[in-house]
This record gives sequence, C-alpha cells and structure tokens, in this order.
Amino acid sequence: MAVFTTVSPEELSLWLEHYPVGTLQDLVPIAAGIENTNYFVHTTTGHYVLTLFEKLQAQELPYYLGLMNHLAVQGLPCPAPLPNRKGQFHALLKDKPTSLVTRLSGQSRTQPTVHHCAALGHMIARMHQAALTFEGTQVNPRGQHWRIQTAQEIRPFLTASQQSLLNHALAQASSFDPSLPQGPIHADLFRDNVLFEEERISGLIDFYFAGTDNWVYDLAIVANDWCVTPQACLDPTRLSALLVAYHEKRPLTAAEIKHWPRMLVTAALRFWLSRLNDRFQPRTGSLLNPHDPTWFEHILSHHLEQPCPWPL
Ligand SMILES: Nc1ncnc2c1ncn2[C@@H]1O[C@H](COP(=O)(O)OP(=O)(O)O)[C@@H](O)[C@H]1O
Ligand SMILES: N[C@@H](CCOP(=O)(O)O)C(=O)O
Repeated sequence: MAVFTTVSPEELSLWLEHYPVGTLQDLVPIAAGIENTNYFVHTTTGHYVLTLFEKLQAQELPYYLGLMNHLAVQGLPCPAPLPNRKGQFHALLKDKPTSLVTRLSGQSRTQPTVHHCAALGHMIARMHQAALTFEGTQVNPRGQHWRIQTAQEIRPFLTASQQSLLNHALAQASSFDPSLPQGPIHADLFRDNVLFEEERISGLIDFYFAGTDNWVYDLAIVANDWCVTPQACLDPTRLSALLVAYHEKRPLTAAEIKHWPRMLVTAALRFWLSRLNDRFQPRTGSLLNPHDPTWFEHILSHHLEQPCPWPL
C-alpha cells in the first residue's frame, strides 16, 4: 500500500485546527496510488482526502491545486482543495507539503465499456476547454525534456532490442507541429483516476502530472489505457466511442489527426520510461505498488510496428 508517511489521529487533529472542518472522526489510509501518501478523512463537517506530497515541493503545488480549484469552480467533478484559515491550499504536516481536498463519490472502472469511454471523451473535451482560462502556467513536467533525460538515465539498464525500441520511439516523439492546439492537460487520466456512478463520471482525480501540452496527446494517453486490449493493441469500438464523443464537443484539427499515430507512440513511451525509472531507480522508502514496465513496452512495440491511423 502506498503510505510512505504515517500520520496519527492526534497529529492530524492538531493540523486540522487550522481548517474550518470541525473535529476528526476517522482517518483511513488509502492503499491505491504510487506517488503520494493519501488518507480518507472524516470530520464532523464532511469527507475529505488528505495528501502528503512525497516528491512534489511546496512551490510546485499552487499550479496543481489552483488548476483543480479552477476546474471545480467551473462545475467539473474535480476535488476542490480546502483553504486553511490563512487562505492556503497546502501546509506542512510531518515535514511534507500537504493538502486537504473534497472526497468525491464513485468507483473507478477497471473494464470500461463504450459508454464509459464516450462519457470520458465528453468530459476530457470539457476539461480542456475549461482549463484554458486557468491563469497558472507550467510546461508538462513529463514532456520532451523529461523523456530525453530519463531515456539517458535508464538506457544502461536496457537490452539491445529495448534500446533499439527506445531509439525508434524517441525519434517519433519529437518535432511536433507547434501549431497543435494546446492547454493544461491532465496527462495521467488512467482508469484509476476517473470515478463513476453507473455511467456518469463523478470524479476526475490526481492532477499531479498536469501541465501545458498538446490536447491530442492527452487523448492518446487515455486511449492507451482505456481502449487497450489484452494483446496490447487498441479496441476500435472503445476508441471510436472515446474520440467521437471528444470530437463532438471539441472538433480535432487536421493537424491533430495527422499526428495521432505519433501521439500514441509518445504517450506509450512516457509511461514505459516512468515505469522503467521506478524499477531501476526506485525512491528510498516503500514503493509497494510499482507498475509493470513490460506492459507499456508491448503497447509501444505495437504502435511502432502497426501505426494506428485516426479511426474516424
Ligand atoms: N478526491 C478524492 N475523492 C475520492 N477518492 C480519492 C480522491 N483522491 C484520491 N482518492 C482515492 O485515492 C486513491 C489514490 O489516489 P491517487 O491520487 O491516485 O494517489 P497517487 O497520487 O499516490 O497516485 C485513488 O485511486 C482513489 O481511490
Ligand atoms: N498512471 C501511471 C502511474 C501514476 O500513478 P497514479 O497512481 O498516480 O495514477 C502508470 O500507470 O504508470
């Protein structure tokens, strides 16, 4: 389970005195997740999620928490950060920058249907459009610069054929048309980061990889996780449902459609690299749910061997 920093009810009760949320009733560690320490918190005023940031620094948080607040204010189902009595969205707890956000209802779907994919396509288009008016700016922290640097660091651990795959992927994951529509993107909207009540989306969570990048890249990240088959290729029915729904709300441009196969490669490369990095350069502390890099190696190989054209 991903609790890197233990918080006792006594420690949290003291910290919560700075928040207008009443008194602590219950504190439950959350097993899922691999980046931060998370707890469900129940107080006399409601249900919240407490996050102790294990990697991100305090100065990096205003972008993420500000974006979540911006989207929540506009009616998107994102966690709303609670300000403390000083008006701050984060404060130190156990020497870690920490936030308290609203707990959203619903469950993630491990086996999404076409209906879930269509609902998500609509929601991503809404999110992209709503995020455009957010005043904060940040380049995608897992973008081109990070890909090149991480590839260099993990290259010595790879076999010759993996290095060749890496070279092919890196060549495709660069020199994109600078006129592609951009804005703040979620950049990690995997199945575990979307909550549903029946077929309605009730939560978009975990914005801690967000940054400005190409919108079509965000869609490719989603397609690689939501539409993938056990053979590591994309299921045409779920993929169409996702893209048709997005396109209805925010029509893609001809340039975006042309870039689609390379965006799928870039998205698969990004998660292959981060998973390899977690395997070969693990953080100190207990990373108890590492993800398997081999899965994204398969997806990446598939996209390079049989580029997936725009399906609509
Ligand atoms: N605002 C929220 N409302 C409801 N559940 C949440 C919320 N934030 C996190 N969770 C739960 O906590 C789990 C881990 O959160 P996540 O942000 O993915 O962790 P990490 O940043 O460590 O990857 C999620 O899978 C979800 O079950
Ligand atoms: N989605 C990424 C890892 C990020 O983990 P999360 O729990 O913060 O979504 C992956 O699958 O590699």
